[in-house]
Amino acid sequence: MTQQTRTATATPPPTSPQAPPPTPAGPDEFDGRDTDRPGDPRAVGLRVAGVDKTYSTRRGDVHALSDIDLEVGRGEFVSLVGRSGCGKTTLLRVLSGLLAPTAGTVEAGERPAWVAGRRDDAVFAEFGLVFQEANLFPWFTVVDNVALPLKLRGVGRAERRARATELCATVGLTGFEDSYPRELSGGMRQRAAIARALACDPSVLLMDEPFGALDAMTRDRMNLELQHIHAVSGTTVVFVTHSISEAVFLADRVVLLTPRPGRIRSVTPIDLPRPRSVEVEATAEFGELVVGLRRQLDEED
Ligand SMILES: Nc1ncnc2c1ncn2[C@@H]1O[C@H](COP(=O)(O)OP(=O)(O)OP(=O)(O)O)[C@@H](O)[C@H]1O
Repeated sequence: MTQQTRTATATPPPTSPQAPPPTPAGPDEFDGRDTDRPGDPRAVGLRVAGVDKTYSTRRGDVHALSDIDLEVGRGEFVSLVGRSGCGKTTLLRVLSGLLAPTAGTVEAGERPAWVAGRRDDAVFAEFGLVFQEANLFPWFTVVDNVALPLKLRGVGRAERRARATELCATVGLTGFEDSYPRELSGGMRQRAAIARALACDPSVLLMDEPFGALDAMTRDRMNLELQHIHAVSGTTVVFVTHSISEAVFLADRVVLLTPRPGRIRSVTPIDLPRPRSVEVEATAEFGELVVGLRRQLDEED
């Protein structure tokens, strides 16, 4: 397959690989298709327009992001890659409502999230966040950690426990609901963090290097599981990673940022069929995509 890249403005493709018709599938017969995803693959999950970010520091201004335009389709999985310091985390923090952009707008669906430096808390409340550290409360059990966002929304105990138990099953933590975070492996803690982020059915899931601290084998497994979770939840995902192959494996499109200031250099559609197994990484198509993106990164040196 020839790698196609587009530059700058990134609009979801008119036909998404994420939009096949619903097909029932249990966890063991997962076929990678979406069961709940809204019908129109062109519907916008997240729209970023003209986003600029300058940090003011004692040593002067740091221009971290410049003129970022990006549309992420509803239910689409977009990976963000780029060299260290190119602004990936800054962009994710703007998208998650944690950091005000210096200029530009962010919309979720058609609802403004950041406009003129003001945030709409109600919009950001619908987003799920997962970071490199799981940040679970050590004194809560897994199920109570997962249920916490529901508790904060006033959902009753029985209902939130039922939902959290269901989510534990989705992320493969059945049997560990009553364990404490210290009793889990790093990968299991991250799965609990993902389950917690999914608790309120987020419209958008924002993930910043969620598997960065895991060993290679666990990371591979987590990628397969995240693919499954994404397919069954239908959530729009923006995923930051340093790993080009992880980005390609998971994404519908890979957005590559260049540094000083961070700009979108290219957007690469990943048309590999789903569901993707680890064997896909041995295919020529996968290799071409990874090499193409690496080359773009090398050209910056
Ligand atoms: N709080 C801050 N104050 C000042 N400058 C910052 C701040 N956070 C980030 N920066 C600067 O903004 C630029 C982008 O940083 P950012 O952390 O977003 O990059 P990144 O691509 O996520 O890096 P990495 O891959 O190493 O995590 C860098 O030059 C960084 O020094």
